[in-house]
Amino acid sequence: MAHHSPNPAILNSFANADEIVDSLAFFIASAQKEAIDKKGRFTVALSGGSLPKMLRGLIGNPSIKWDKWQVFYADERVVPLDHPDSNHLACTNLLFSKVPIPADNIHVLDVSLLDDLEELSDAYEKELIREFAQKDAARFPVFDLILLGMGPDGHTASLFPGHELLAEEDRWIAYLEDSPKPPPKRITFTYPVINHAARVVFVAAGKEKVEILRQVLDTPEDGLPASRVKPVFPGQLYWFVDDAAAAAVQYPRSPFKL
Ligand SMILES: O=C1O[C@H](COP(=O)(O)O)[C@@H](O)[C@H](O)[C@H]1O
Repeated sequence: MAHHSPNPAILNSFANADEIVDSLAFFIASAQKEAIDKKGRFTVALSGGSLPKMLRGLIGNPSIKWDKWQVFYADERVVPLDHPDSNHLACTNLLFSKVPIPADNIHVLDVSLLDDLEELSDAYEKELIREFAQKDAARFPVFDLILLGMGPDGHTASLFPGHELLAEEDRWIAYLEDSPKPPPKRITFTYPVINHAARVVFVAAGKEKVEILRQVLDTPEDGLPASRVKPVFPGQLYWFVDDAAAAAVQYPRSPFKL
């Protein structure tokens, strides 16, 4: 069988966050259309941190078919769903409470298992297996879209620099109790899941991301967690950033305006 290298990442840089918001909404709507036309559903994973507010271009957008979305979290903090640290709470406050998505289409932590991380992460993995395994019969789930952020230390989802979970090759969902960024207990997609997606999008804005974005894009050999996101062919990686974050990056910008 022919071996394909990963497609090179596509870097889109915009003047400001509002431009990212508009282009991202357009991008998500077209990924959604392609997925629904092909399979009747759209599987998407969201992150917390600064990502949820960048999804505001989806609110009131008539091309979004909310009843066809199946939403998972690329990582989640092990806290109740109404806790201020919950990624689900952030996505609910900034997006889901403002759009007609059926609650059953949002896959959240089983909060009865918050005291047992092994059981909790297994249960979330089973939730993915229910969505993907019988339908696509693949070794790893193939999300239509995974939306990620990148912390100022280069972490993404809850995959942190130097952490043993960077080497996880089998599990779909892993847990950690020693996150260097609070809260310490989290569950996270592993690289095999992230890197089997059809599309992975990083969103990063602001001058506080300038140095880490330069390092992640220009010296990927440093092996920071965000640099290890390399979707397997034909998957595609996109960066949606603002000019402030991209100010020091040498990596070529996409010549195409989205
Ligand atoms: O802790 C987390 O951090 C990352 C990055 O957050 P950001 O605020 O720098 O965008 C986020 O993507 C992840 O979901 C979250 O749990």
